[in-house]
Amino acid sequence: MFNIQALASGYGQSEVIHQLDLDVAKNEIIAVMGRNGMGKTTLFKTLMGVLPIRGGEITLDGKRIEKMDSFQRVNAGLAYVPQGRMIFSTMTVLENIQTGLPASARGKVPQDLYELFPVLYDMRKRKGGNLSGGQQQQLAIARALATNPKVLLLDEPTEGIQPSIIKDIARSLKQIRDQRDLTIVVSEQVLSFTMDIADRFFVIDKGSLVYENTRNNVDEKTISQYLSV
Ligand SMILES: Nc1ncnc2c1ncn2[C@@H]1O[C@H](COP(=O)(O)OP(=O)(O)OP(=O)(O)O)[C@@H](O)[C@H]1O
Repeated sequence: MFNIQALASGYGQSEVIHQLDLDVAKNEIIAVMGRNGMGKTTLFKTLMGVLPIRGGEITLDGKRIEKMDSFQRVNAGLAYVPQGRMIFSTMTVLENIQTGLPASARGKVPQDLYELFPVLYDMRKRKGGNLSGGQQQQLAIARALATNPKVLLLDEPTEGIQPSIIKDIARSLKQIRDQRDLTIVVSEQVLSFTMDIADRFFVIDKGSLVYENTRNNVDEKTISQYLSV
């Protein structure tokens, strides 16, 4: 459903992602695990078209997207929650969500988004910058979902968030996958979080995928070794 073949990208003279292949099925949750600097953000930026691709193909629901601009990829069904959340801190919660809505929605937030994240309804008139880290993460996810995606990319969603809220986010992501038939690719360093949500695990090391396994067969020790410095 979401297929990446021989993807290469990087910055200036240096290639960061090398010949990366990934095939994600509809409704699947995939975890891409790796230490700082191994290429997770570079991979996601390339998938979104924020960073130009240097080689390879990206197919989403049968459509080749690697030559598209970012906004066209969003129209094709790709959504992105960047590392650090990047919400608009001086805009209200409602306005933040509205930036993700298609024009046809006329600014009306779908009820199911507020049902997923009731705190966002309670805080809809507050400035985004006044929310806690966990609430901002929920807002960033809601904003991405407002585009009604087929595939959601989440870059290190647990970074800087307290453990009880991490559990809430895991619960919401599973609920969203089931309710919206969504496919999710999440990059992470926190194994307990991905053990909670992922169907399949990959490890990225120096821009290449070096380990893959399904949830039932995953070897936590091996993954932990890649994650430890
Ligand atoms: N704008 C940039 N210009 C040049 N090199 C970069 C740039 N951004 C990242 N890099 C390099 O690319 C490599 C991969 O970085 P990337 O941010 O993708 O890693 P990451 O796995 O997402 O780690 P982190 O969790 O720290 O963000 C690193 O060696 C990094 O130094």
